[in-house]
This record gives sequence, structure tokens and C-alpha cells, in this order.
Amino acid sequence: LLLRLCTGFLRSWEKCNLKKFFFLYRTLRYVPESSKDKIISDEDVFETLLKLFKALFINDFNRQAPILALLPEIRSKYLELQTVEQKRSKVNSCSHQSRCVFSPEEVLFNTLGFTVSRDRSSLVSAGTGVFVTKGFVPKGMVVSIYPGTVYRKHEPIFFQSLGNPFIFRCIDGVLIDGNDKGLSRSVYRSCSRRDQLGPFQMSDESWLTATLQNPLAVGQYVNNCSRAANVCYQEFDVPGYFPVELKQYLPNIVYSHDLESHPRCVVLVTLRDIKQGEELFSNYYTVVS
Ligand SMILES: C[S@@+](CC[C@H](N)C(=O)[O-])C[C@H]1O[C@@H](n2cnc3c(N)ncnc32)[C@H](O)[C@@H]1O
Repeated sequence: LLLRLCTGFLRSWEKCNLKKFFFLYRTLRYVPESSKDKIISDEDVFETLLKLFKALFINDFNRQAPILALLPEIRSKYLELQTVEQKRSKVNSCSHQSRCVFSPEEVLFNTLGFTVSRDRSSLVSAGTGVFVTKGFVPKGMVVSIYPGTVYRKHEPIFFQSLGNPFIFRCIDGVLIDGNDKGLSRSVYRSCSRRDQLGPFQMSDESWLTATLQNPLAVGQYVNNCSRAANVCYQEFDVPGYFPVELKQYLPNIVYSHDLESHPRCVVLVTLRDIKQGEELFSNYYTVVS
């Protein structure tokens, strides 16, 4: 009986306007023409992610042994890249070591010229925020990613959504649950492990912990300040040709496994140059007309 009641309630919830009001109230983004929502092109987003993920992969080469054993052609590709990288490192600070292993934050700095991390917000009572901790971020740069489980319109998110301020609504109604605690956390881990193919992880779980493998995966902690917004959200559908060995750095997973669907990512793009020490602010209620 309880199960029937719950199912009935969920069905009504999916249909009723209350749900629309609930999500729109918190995350309104009215964008009549989706093309106008893009600050930079999808190709630029793809190239930036690829550049960083390749650098993280090379830096973490020893841990990648099971993947490389299965894909010898990938092994030779990355060995070449690694040799180039090692030569560059020797010129810099690693002359006494056969190989430098950097932290993911250092890889981010060496690759894109900045680091970002979570800290107490400069806004009173806004909890945690995200700051540029080192370097400089030019206008039109991917500065962060919104991690989480990706739900299509019809998929059940009722229990995960209760009291959850981390649900992001995309233009087409797709929802991303970036909560790293409670039920949301369990759902993400479960979906992530479900999709793992032998040694190939299809997504990154480390954003649920304090030790991030992908240092950009902190976008869910960016606070709202519409007057001072220096970043905006941009949707990016991960293409089918995204290198399988680099999917382990994607902090998004689809709720329902479907061979056809590619995960949706939401990246945060800078609206102006941002200097070291500045907090990132977005506009939760974007209206582009
Ligand atoms: C997606 S979370 C952002 C991370 C959040 N600051 C935290 O510590 O978990 C959204 C929540 O952050 C808080 N928040 C965001 N912007 C704020 C602001 N300008 N002033 C006060 N609280 C804010 C609100 O509690 C909101 O529900």
C-alpha cells in the first residue's frame, strides 16, 4: 500500500504545476534561443576539457596501467605526449627526478594557468563559495564544471530533491543533482559504478570527497550574486567520440543507463577576466532575451 501511495504521489508530482513552480522558483533560466546561451563554442569547451584531462592522465600514468594494457595504441600515444611533457618538466623544476608527479591542482595551473577551490564565501551567511586561488582566468575560459547525476525530464528525482539546493535545471528540463551528501551521493556512486567497464571508469567520483581528481569539479558551490556575476553556466553534451580513457575525469553520470545518451555537462565560463583571490559568482536566475 505504501509503495502504491508513493508511486501515485510521484506520478502526480511529475505532472503537477507545483513541481514546475518548485524548480523554476529556484533556478529560473529563460532562454528563448539556445544559441544565445553560449558564451564560447562547444569546440572550445571540448578542447579545454581535453587539454586538461590529457594532462591529468599523463600525470597519473602509473595508475592507468590496467587501461593501457588493454589499449596498446593509446599507450604509445600517451608515451609520446609524456616524453614531450617530461622534457618540458626537466627544463623547469624536475631536473633531479626521473619523473615529476604533480597534484591535480598543480596540473590545472600548469595547463590552464589558474587553480580554483572551495572556501568560506565572502558573502555573509552564504556558506561555502568558490575562489580563484592561484593565477589568472581570462574572459571566456572554462573555469569550473557543475558535477552531479543527470536526470532527464521523466526520471524520478523527488526524494533526492527534498531540501536540496544543488539541483541545476538545464534549458531543456534536464536536471543535474550536484549534492555531494545523503541520497544524492549514494545515487551518483551507484550510477557511476554501474557504468564502469572493467578498468574504464565512465565518470569521476572524487568530487564526492575532499581529494578531487578533476580540480574543476566544484561548480555546484558557486554562489549567486546577480549584480556581480563573473561566470555563467553553459551546457555541453559530451560527444560520442570523447576519448574513453579520459571519461574517468568527467564528474557527471546519467541516472538511467542508455547506450544512446551522452552525459550532459554544465561548465562555468568567465564573463570577464578574474584575478587571484576573487570569488566566483553566477546568476542563478539567468534570463537571456
Ligand atoms: C548551490 S548552493 C551553493 C553552495 C552553498 N553556498 C553551500 O555552502 O552549500 C546554493 C545555496 O547557497 C546559498 N547561497 C547562494 N548564494 C547566496 C547569496 N548570495 N546569499 C546567501 N546565500 C546564498 C543558498 O543557501 C543557496 O540555497
